[in-house]
Amino acid sequence: MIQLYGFALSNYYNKVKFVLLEHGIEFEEVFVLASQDEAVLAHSPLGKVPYIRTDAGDLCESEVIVEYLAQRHPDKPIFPADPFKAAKARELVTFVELHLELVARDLYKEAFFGGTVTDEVKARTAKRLAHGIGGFKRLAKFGPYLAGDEFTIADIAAFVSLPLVGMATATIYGRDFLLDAGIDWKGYVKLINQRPAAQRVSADRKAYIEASSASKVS
Ligand SMILES: N[C@@H](CCC(=O)N[C@@H](CS)C(=O)NCC(=O)O)C(=O)O
Repeated sequence: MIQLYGFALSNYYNKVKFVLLEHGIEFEEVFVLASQDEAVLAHSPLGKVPYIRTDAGDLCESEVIVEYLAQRHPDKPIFPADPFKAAKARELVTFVELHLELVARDLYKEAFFGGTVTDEVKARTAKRLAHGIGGFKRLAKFGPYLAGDEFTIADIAAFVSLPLVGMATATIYGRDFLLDAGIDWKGYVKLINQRPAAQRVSADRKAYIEASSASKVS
């Protein structure tokens, strides 16, 4: 059985977990934090999560893992059957992750973890995000799903990452760049959260946050 390594606060961990739950693929969760310890590096070369362990070996990078799952379970519609629709879904995943989330990630240290980010980084990130959001707006349909009327892997990627972009920009710049651009990510997340797999991911994330703040207090 696949073992999924990581922790419930990680958006990329939650993306893979959502896919596994959504498609009823059996898996076991193993708690591990991202780390430069040899014990983690032995399985995930950059020490990032998620990674999975399978009978055939280890695999990291969430999108690579999703592609592996899709090939290993051809009976599960992880990607649309139509090649063009599947490519459009992959295109949206790339936009969300590469042009939005990965850019906003430079803000997280200050936005979420009590650290500081230089004004230079903030200015550069604001520019790059404005560019990325402009492209994303031209591509995403929200009809009601990202790719149109069909729920796809792009929605799983967006569900776990758009809130981070919105919240990080709201905290750092005093305005939510997504909402300002007319992207109602809160309504969209509510829609996706109607799915049982999304509810489980959200509940586990919430429980993780509550447990971490309780352990800080005690
Ligand atoms: N491109 C990677 C990103 C994974 C990633 O950045 N994970 C974060 C947790 S959400 C992490 O492990 N951060 C620690 C680090 O970058 O060293 C993927 O899709 O899996």
